[in-house]
Amino acid sequence: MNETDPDLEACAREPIRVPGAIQPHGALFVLAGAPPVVVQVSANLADYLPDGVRQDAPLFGPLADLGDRLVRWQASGERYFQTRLETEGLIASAHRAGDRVIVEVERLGGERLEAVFSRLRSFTAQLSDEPDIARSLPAVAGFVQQLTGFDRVLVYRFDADWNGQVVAESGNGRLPSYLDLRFPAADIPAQARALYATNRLRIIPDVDYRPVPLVPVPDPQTGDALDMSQCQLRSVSPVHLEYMRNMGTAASMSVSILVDGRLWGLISCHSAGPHMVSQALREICDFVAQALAMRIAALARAEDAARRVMLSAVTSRLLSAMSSAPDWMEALAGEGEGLLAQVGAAGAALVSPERLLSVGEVPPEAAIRRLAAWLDAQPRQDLFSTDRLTRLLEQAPELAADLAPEMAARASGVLALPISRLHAGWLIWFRPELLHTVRWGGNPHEKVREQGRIHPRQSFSAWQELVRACAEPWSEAELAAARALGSAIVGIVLRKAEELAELSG
Ligand SMILES: CCC1=C(C)C2=CC3=N/C(=C\c4[nH]c(/C=C5\NC(=O)C(C)=C5CC)c(C)c4CCC(=O)O)C(CCC(=O)O)=C3CCN2C1=O
Repeated sequence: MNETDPDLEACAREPIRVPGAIQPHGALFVLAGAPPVVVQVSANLADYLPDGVRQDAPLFGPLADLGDRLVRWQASGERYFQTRLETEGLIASAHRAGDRVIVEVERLGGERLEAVFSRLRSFTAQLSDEPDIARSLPAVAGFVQQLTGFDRVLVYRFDADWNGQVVAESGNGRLPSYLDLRFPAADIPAQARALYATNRLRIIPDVDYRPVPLVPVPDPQTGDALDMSQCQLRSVSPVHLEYMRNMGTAASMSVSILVDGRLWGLISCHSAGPHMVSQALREICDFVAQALAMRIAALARAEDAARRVMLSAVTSRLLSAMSSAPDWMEALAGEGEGLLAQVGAAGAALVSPERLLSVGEVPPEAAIRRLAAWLDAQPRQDLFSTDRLTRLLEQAPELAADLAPEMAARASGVLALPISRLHAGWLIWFRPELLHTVRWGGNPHEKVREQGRIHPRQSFSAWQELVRACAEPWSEAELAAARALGSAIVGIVLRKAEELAELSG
């Protein structure tokens, strides 16, 4: 089941940003205009602020000071506002949503933050001393579990297709282990991922909560639904609440791990029973997630830079061999080891209408020629790559008949470059099939369809899948090295063609 499935597309259209309701572990009111007046409230507001808030009026009485501070904040241009309302025992947070200001209040937590901050300092020092991210992840899960008291804390990493894998875990045994299990992209649909890339922190203290409606809905001045994307109290999709029940989790908290602005993964926390974490501790978890994200980004950049340096040295050797040789194809093929090292391939083929030279592990010549002919027929591109032969065969069904059996073992990964602007010619690298078993959290292909809509699957027990016709993915550094070599080859081929033309006068 993939995200193009019509049922899942319907699910991905669920309007999670405008639920028109909140969770009851806080209250909310919406201000508009200048001076700001209250235009909407959550139906439970009086439980938190019995005085000082009235529809169509500025904040008054005990909240007049809050109103003044909000006006100053609005003029400051600062993105967020937060203050403690000691008398009421609340923490108030505000943010802008269009020309509205949304104010959310929650009860103050009782924790002593001084002790937490000293542990946080030690933890972030430990994080920056560890050069291997994979070894840091269990420590992150353990720190967050200790801090929040959830039964299980996972570090969940997305792959290129937005499937995810549990790469670290810390638990107290009340919930089953999910370590190493994978979950399909549909479990966190695209609109939710997009939201979590902007609103990093979400908590659901009790899966059986009764949504508290906003009053009135829609906005009485504009008739619009309130954009609750940045609300901490936003009521959650019923589909996801069903998912949580199926998973046996009564409370959850997710913190987005954003690496260079992209959703790398989540720190995902669960408890078997209802569980609340104060806003202050949630924000410390957010700080931990962003410290981890910065570490991941720094190490990834260092690794990428080192690989690019190594690969550019290989490229220089290949180009000097080509430039000085009368037959550049023979010269390149003669540098077999370097040619393969250029992108970390197991095999490579140089294909022109007249010749085919290969090094390493490559599919049969006939299959390579059919692949090259297919590439010739595609719109001109500087590079074609796939790490899944099945994806290639989806694009080239005409090849499927006789390519698949011969190709999978040696060419599940394909990286192809045109090597001349003058005539058909390709440099094609190949990677072998990585036959491996993947353990999913439940059958990802299972589709539960009732009352005309799709439901989350019931089981999350390990479900094994033998993955075929997949190769090691091509890294950005390898694709860049391939492009660098490709454009240099085109230049050398062109220059040699001009030299030949001059010689033949
Ligand atoms: C064990 C690894 C793991 C997974 C796979 C996971 C899933 C997960 N789904 C989340 C959110 C959603 N899923 C869905 C939808 C689906 N879930 C499904 O299983 C299916 C089939 C659908 C589409 C119908 C939706 C709409 C949402 C948005 C909820 C909201 O923020 O309002 C969310 C975010 C919920 C949150 O933090 O607010 C998660 C995080 C929890 N979680 C995990 O810990």
